[in-house]
Amino acid sequence: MMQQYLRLKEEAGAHLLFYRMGDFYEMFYDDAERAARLLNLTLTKRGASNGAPIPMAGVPFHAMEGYLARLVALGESVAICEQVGDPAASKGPVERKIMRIVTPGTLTDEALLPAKADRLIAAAWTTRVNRAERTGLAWMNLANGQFSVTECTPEMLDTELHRVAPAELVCAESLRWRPDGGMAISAIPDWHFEADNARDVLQKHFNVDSLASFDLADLPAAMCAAGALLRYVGRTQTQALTHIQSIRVDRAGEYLVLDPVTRKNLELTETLSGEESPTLFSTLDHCKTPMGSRLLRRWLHHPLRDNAPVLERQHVIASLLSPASGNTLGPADALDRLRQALNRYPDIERIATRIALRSVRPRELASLREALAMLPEVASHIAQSFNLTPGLQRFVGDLEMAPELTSLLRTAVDAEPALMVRDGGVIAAGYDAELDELRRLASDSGEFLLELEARERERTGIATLRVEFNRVHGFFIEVSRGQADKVPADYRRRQTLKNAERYITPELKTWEDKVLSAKDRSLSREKWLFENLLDLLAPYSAALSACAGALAQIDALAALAEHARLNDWVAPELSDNSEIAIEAGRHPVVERTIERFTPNDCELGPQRRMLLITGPNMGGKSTYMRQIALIALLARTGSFVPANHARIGQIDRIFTRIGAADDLAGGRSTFMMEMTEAAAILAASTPQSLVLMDEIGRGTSTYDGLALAGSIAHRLLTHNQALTLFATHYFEITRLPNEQPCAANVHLAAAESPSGIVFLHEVQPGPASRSYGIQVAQRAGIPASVIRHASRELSRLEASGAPTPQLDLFAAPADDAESGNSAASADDATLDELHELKARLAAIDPDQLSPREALDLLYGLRADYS
Ligand SMILES: Nc1ncnc2c1ncn2[C@@H]1O[C@H](COP(=O)(O)OP(=O)(O)OP(=O)(O)O)[C@@H](O)[C@H]1O
Repeated sequence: MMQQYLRLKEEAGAHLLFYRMGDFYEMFYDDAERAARLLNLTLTKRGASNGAPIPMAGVPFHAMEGYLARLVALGESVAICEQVGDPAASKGPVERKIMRIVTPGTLTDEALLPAKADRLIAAAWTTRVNRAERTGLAWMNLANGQFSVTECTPEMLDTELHRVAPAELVCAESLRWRPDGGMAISAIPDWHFEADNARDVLQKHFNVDSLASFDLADLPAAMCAAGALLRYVGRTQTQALTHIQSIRVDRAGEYLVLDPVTRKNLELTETLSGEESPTLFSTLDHCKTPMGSRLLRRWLHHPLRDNAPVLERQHVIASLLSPASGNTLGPADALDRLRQALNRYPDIERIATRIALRSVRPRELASLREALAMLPEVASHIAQSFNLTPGLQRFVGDLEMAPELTSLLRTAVDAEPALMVRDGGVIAAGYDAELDELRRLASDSGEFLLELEARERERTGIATLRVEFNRVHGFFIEVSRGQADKVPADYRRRQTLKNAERYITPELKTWEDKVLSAKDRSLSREKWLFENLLDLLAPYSAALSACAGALAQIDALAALAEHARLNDWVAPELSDNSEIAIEAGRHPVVERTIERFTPNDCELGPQRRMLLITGPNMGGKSTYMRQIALIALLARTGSFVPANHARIGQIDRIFTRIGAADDLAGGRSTFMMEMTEAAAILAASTPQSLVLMDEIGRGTSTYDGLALAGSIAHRLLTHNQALTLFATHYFEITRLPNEQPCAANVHLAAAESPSGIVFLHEVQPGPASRSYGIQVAQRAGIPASVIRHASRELSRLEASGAPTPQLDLFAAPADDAESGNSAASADDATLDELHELKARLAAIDPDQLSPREALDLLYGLRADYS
């Protein structure tokens, strides 16, 4: 047996091997130790190898799903090996086979999949195309059959991976690079990615002689990644992946680019601290079906650049909010009725996939049947209650399913089928005459038994004789101990009890054989019929997916409509210019969490490209900046937005440099992180980008920070020309608009009252007059004595004019190399002097100086720099 195990383990490779032995899946050697550690199992021993006992750990077969879910959540992959031979007929160990491989990215079981999120698997491959490196990325959603590819530069791979967010990434063994962000990594041989092999796998799967129809001709790296991924996924499943019917190409420029930091900072689907709520998604997710929730999540991570598809969604929402004329229901009621109807739908998307993978459960088919029966009602409600925009019209079309499918499910599947096919009671009565007959034989024994009992009582003269059945001993005739001597010779003793004897007769035995074999035969007939039913359902798989897609879209759009209705959101205007104009905008998440949110305007465009935002801590600067980015993002996903009016132009990327967090694991300090992010923004932002810069430069000394912040702002304005929101505490930077009319100052207003500072959260023109740091500190509970001391110190500093360096930051060009202007300005000289002074101060060792030397040094410094 161990030999068989070792052979299968070799086949399973790095995956844990669940080796079926009777009612358990056992693991041995390192697998046992690893699983015992991860799952908290008892580690036992079995036999010995080379004199050492073999470690063993096991899980009961009926609890396997739970253990699998835990392992997969930990990023492990498991190969499941079943007994496929007949134990009675085999001489050596029963024949076993690896029946499926479960990896973090290839789950299709309902029990293992999160309801409201996708679990994707991706593969990446970098190759040289025309002397430039290109990275191909392919990804698959096995649970709904979507298979997509894209190509990008190697530097953009991280951003693309964060967009797709796979649970598992397949890459070549030779690759040393590993992505960050919790995905499991599976390494496969490099040759799987080679063009000829990859093409071969794809052509075989799609049954074509060339890939011409897939639009992959100019995406060689993506084609290699797609082929390798399909080969990998194919190996994990027992069934052919028939539901993967095409490849979708994501072209660069289709989506607004959000780099990983921005996705995180905007808290789209996860808060900065890693919680699921409150996020933009958790706020908007009023979806009634898991399909709708998953789609909404996808939309929020994929804002679109093209206006047309965005407007199509927006028009559906508008239509859902204003019912068609002649409709008797009010706006809220019509939408409410639609959402109530959606509430009753199961996860058709995943059921359709499991039909294709032949792993669908009987009860899922029953719920599909109920769902299909309700479709005409939903479709006619939509058609009658709302103006049919092109989008809605398409959805209604997709909801139309062939009536034969519903009637097939109605006639074939029992009204309340058993959980598993192996239990029987899944196929409806009347669907198959042979099954009906076998079932009748297996269960219809009542009459025969009564008749036999009467006959045997008469024959034996034992009035208390009874014919009965139990699961262990089958059929028997029971006679009390006292009457046992009266039984005829053809009675064979089956069991002796304390007060009774149980017998079987040749006639009863024949009957029993017939009944038991009818039971067996009816179960296997049912299994066969179920498989047959899956064949009959397979052709409907594509139509079911389309129907699920339409329901998901209706659900997601109805959720957005409901949110817009409840919170007074409006349809944004979409323009082709590079602009953002918001009237009375609000933060979509914060407005739900506080009682009175103060709305604010925002005007950015070619003539007003940068807002310098000042104001006290806690004044609302970060909230204001984020709300503008979120409104732009919502507008680009087709949603309504929290504002009185909004016009959002073309945006290619959103960049954020918000907050400071050490990347201790990555070995980067707060300041280093800050500068790395700023460098990326300076390198890649364009006049169509929206850039959020929150307090850049605060991670270092005042002078360094101020100088850097000023230069970065200048560069963004003059070189990148991005639409920028620049929050800062450096008042010197508010002088930038004097030099650059495309920049404007705004501030978050605050007022002082006898009881302390009052935050008005109102964005007003011009720079803030002061920072109120001490007042904020007081509100935060800093002891009164410290506050008094700080206030005295502040008055002294203000009186002496320090430490504000009176630098004219913006008279000098920020980057002379680019502009071709290399003349050093007076400010550069001042800055140089400061650096020199700093260096001289740093070189002094006061402990080594006599009082006289110290005094001389002080006079010298004053002479040099005053
Ligand atoms: N427009 C608004 N209306 C009402 N409350 C607001 C508004 N904007 C912000 N707030 C409240 O003020 C708090 C502080 O806001 P925010 O963090 O944006 O301030 P900040 O100026 O960025 O502060 P810091 O400079 O300390 O980071 C928020 O938690 C929010 O509750």
